[in-house]
Amino acid sequence: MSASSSTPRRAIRDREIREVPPQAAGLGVCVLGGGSFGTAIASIAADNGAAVTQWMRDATQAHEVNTEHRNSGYLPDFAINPGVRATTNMADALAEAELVCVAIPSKAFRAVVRQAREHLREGQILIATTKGIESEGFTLMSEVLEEETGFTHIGVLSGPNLAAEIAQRQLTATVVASDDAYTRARVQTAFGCDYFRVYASNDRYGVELGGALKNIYAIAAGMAAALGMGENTRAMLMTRALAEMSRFAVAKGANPMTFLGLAGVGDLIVTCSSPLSRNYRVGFALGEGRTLEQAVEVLGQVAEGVNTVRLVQEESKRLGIYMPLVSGMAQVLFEGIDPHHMARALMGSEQSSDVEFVLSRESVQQARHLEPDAS
Ligand SMILES: NC(=O)C1=CN([C@@H]2O[C@H](COP(=O)(O)OP(=O)(O)OC[C@H]3O[C@@H](n4cnc5c(N)ncnc54)[C@H](O)[C@@H]3O)[C@@H](O)[C@H]2O)C=CC1
Ligand SMILES: O=C(CO)COP(=O)(O)O
Repeated sequence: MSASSSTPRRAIRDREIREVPPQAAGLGVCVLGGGSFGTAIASIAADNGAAVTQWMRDATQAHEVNTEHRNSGYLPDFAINPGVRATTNMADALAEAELVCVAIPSKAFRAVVRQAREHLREGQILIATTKGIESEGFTLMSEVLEEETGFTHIGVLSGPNLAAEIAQRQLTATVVASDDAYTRARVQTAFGCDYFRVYASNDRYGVELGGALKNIYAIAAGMAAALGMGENTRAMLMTRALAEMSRFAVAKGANPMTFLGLAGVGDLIVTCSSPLSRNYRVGFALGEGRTLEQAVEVLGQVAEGVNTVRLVQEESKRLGIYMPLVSGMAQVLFEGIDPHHMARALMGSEQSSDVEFVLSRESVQQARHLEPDAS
C-alpha cells in the first residue's frame, strides 16, 4: 500500500498534518528496531519534518518500508510517513543522527547497542524506548545505554503509547525522562506534534521502571478479563497494582510521584484495558486455559512482562518487599497454578492500607494487635 492509496481516514489526517510547521526540520533522528513501536515513532519524527532513518535487520522489510511505506510484519494496516528511510546498514543509519532511539526487545537490546557502538559519537542523544529489564543485575535499558557508551545525553521515552494507535495518529501523550535538560528539550522537539504530546520528567529511573512494571499487571488484567471478572475486579487490580509497583519503585530509589503520571498510572490504565497490548493478550490466553508456552507462541511477538514477573519476584524477595500480585503471577506463569485459584488466594491475603503514603502498612499491622478498647 503506498501513501497515496492509504485509507480515507489516514488521508484526512495527512492533510491536517501538512498544515503544521515541521518543527523538527533539520534534526537527524535514527530509530534502531523495525518493530511496531520503532516504526510508529519513526513516522512521528518524519511527520515533524525530521530526517529519519530506521535501522532493521531484515532487508526485505527495509525494502518494503522504502518502497511501499508500510511494515506488513508489525503494523500491517497503517501507512508510514514516506520520509522514513529504512536500512540494514548500521553505519549509514547513524551517520547523520543527532537523536538515536533504541526500540529493540530487552533480550537483544545490549547486543544491538554494541553493534551500534562503533558508529556512535559523544554528543548524540540516546533514548531507550524498551519497557523491559535485563536479567543480569536487574538493569534497565537506559542503564545499558549508559554502560555501553558512557555518553552524557541519555533518556527514556515511556507512557501509554500503543503503537497501533500512534500509527493511526490517535491523540497520545508520552514522557521523556532524563536528568539532562538538553535531552528532554530535543526529544520534545523531535516528537511533540498535534497528535503526540511529550511531557518531561527528571526521574528517569521511575519513568523507566513504571513502563517495565506495568506489563506484569497487564498480564493479570488480561487473565482476569478471560476469566469473566468484572469492572470492580479490574479497578481493584489496577489500583493495588499501582500501590505495589510504587512500593517497589520507591524501595529502588524512584520518586513515588512519578507513578501518578503518564508513565505510571497512564500506562497502567492503557495496558490493563486494551487487547492491543501484547502483555494483556498473553494474560488473556492464560485465562482461557493455555499454557505459557502456548500463549507466547500464539502471540508471536515479545511480551516483556513474562520475564519481568520473574525478575521482579526475585528482586522483591531479595529486598523483602511485599508484592502479592507479583508472587501470584509468578505462581501462575511458572508453577502452573490455576489463575482462578490464584485470584481467590489473593483475596485472602493481607488487608493493608489503601495509600501507603497516607497511612503506612506498619500502622495498619500494629493496629490489628490492639485490644478493642485501646483504639
Ligand atoms: N508495541 C508497542 O505498542 C510499544 C512497545 N514499546 C516497547 O518497545 C520495545 C520494542 O517494541 P516493539 O517495536 O513494539 O517490538 P516488536 O516486538 O514489535 O519488534 C521488535 C523489533 O526488534 C527486532 N529485533 C529483535 N531482536 C533483534 C536483534 N537481535 N537484532 C536486531 N533486531 C532485533 C525485531 O526484528 C523487530 O523488528 C518493546 O520492548 C516494548 O516494551 C513501548 C511502547 C509501545
Ligand atoms: O507499553 C505499551 C503501551 O504503552 C505496549 O504494551 P505491550 O508491550 O504489552 O504491547
